[in-house]
Amino acid sequence: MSVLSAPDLKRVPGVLGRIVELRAGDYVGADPQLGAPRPDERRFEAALGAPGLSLIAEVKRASPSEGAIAPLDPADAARAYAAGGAAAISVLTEPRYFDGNREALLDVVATTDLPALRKDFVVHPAMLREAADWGASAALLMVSVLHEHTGEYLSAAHHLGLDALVEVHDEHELDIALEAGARIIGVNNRDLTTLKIDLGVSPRLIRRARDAGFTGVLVAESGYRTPQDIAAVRGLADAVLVGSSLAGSGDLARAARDLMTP
Ligand SMILES: O=C(O)c1ccccc1NCC(=O)[C@H](O)[C@H](O)COP(=O)(O)O
Repeated sequence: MSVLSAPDLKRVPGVLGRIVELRAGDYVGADPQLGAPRPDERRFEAALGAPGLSLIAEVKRASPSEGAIAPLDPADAARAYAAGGAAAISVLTEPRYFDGNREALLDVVATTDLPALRKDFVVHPAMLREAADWGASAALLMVSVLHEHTGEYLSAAHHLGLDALVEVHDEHELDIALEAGARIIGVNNRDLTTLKIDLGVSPRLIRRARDAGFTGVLVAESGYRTPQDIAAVRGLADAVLVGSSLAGSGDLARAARDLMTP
């Protein structure tokens, strides 16, 4: 594959803009080569495509919205989430705002057979190569960060054998994800420039994606705290991605089970 273009991070406003500028600084001078193609396992996609509503449970120790959430041990958290019925584990690897790191992902991959998502702010191809090297099954690609380069980064993820969760928050971003050929689209209820949550965003954009003929996997993300919240996307989404309410619960297995019980 040819070397990927750098996204224009000056276009990213607010909290998210600050996060991605710092993340880009971490990868200045990193090797942009992807290397040889790797086998396409599609484990993350398959796990979310199971009948019913699947849970992607997130190892999230801190966030800009909440500050410190809980000093989770990633391996213990992954075991608990698996016991609680999660179909996949999301692992934050961003260090400054989310208290994440490479070791968290490595520990989760070593502990459970569930497919792991590297949840980070991908701004450089080396971050995708790392995700594959560290054993992730999938990586997050944010349309609000990559804009018209989303398709290139999606091809790069697939080249590395990774599934990609292509994340959107509004109609324009959804159109870019669809045009890019995303197989898995995540709709984030959280506006990452203001951090405000609106649980109406996922149902609205999921319906729009289906109306546009999208037949892939749709994930509702952020802000889910109760079974009643989850009810709003049952029968619409294929999966929900939940972090803070599970991570801060004190009993991750039970919280995961209770949240997903209708
Ligand atoms: O969670 C944040 O405060 C946040 C701020 C800025 C950029 C990204 C952020 N979160 C990433 C996520 O998308 C969530 O971790 C994920 O969807 C889970 O959300 P939640 O269940 O509300 O913790």
